[in-house]
Amino acid sequence: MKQAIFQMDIVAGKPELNRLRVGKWIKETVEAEHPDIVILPEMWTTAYTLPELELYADRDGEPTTGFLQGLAKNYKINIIGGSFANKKEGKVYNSSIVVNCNGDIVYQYDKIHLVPMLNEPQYLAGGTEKVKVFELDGVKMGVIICYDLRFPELSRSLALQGAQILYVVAEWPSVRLGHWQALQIARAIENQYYVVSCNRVGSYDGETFAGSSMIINPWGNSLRIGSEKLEETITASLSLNLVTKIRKDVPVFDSRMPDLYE
Ligand SMILES: O=C(O)CCC(=O)C(=O)O
Repeated sequence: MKQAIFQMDIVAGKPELNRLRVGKWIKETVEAEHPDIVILPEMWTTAYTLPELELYADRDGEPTTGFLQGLAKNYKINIIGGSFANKKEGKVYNSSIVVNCNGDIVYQYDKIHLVPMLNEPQYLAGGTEKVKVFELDGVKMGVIICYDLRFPELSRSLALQGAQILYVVAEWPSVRLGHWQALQIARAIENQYYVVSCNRVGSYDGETFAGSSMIINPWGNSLRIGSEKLEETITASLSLNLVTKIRKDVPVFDSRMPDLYE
């Protein structure tokens, strides 16, 4: 299952321009790399323009949802659509969407954990629905958004639902780069699945973002780490048999004692 990550530098407050760039990248990447799945970062339509987000946000998922569905259908590609600002019933959410290669929406998720360090709770509403796995090409997987990575319960819930891949879409800042890398490796080791992340590069409003998008195998080895600064495409093929093998070799899921700590 070949992955292609768009470690993107987002143009703040310019959703049309960012959509244009994503459309061009998907076309070029599908033609050059023939991936099965492409992955976009967090808030890739607007960046973290929080005070103006209401102006730039999609309305009930549009136009970004239709745009990604069109690309998926046109290029026959599965899309982990990062996330985007999305106004629904008067509130703005940080919403993720997953579209399969027929253009069908297979999952929608509103970021649950809002970031106090960024004043997110002042501008955004948190998701209220339980996380679920979804399937692409017969493989179960899950997606979380940036700060969600700090909550191991969320990633574990997806593993217990059968996820073999965890996607992390992010705008993680450089000042906490060490946490970004260590937490992803920990999630991969403890849940014995692949972790595939897409973080932005560049800076906005005094914050520099860490890039360093990762592809980590279920043993915790980093197969790819993106540059800290450059916009780039990161690819790797995943061998899902490894998930089964490692879960057999080190059977932590059989050893769990949930009655004693849940
Ligand atoms: O948890 C962190 O250090 C970064 C979180 C973040 O930037 C985000 O969720 O957008």
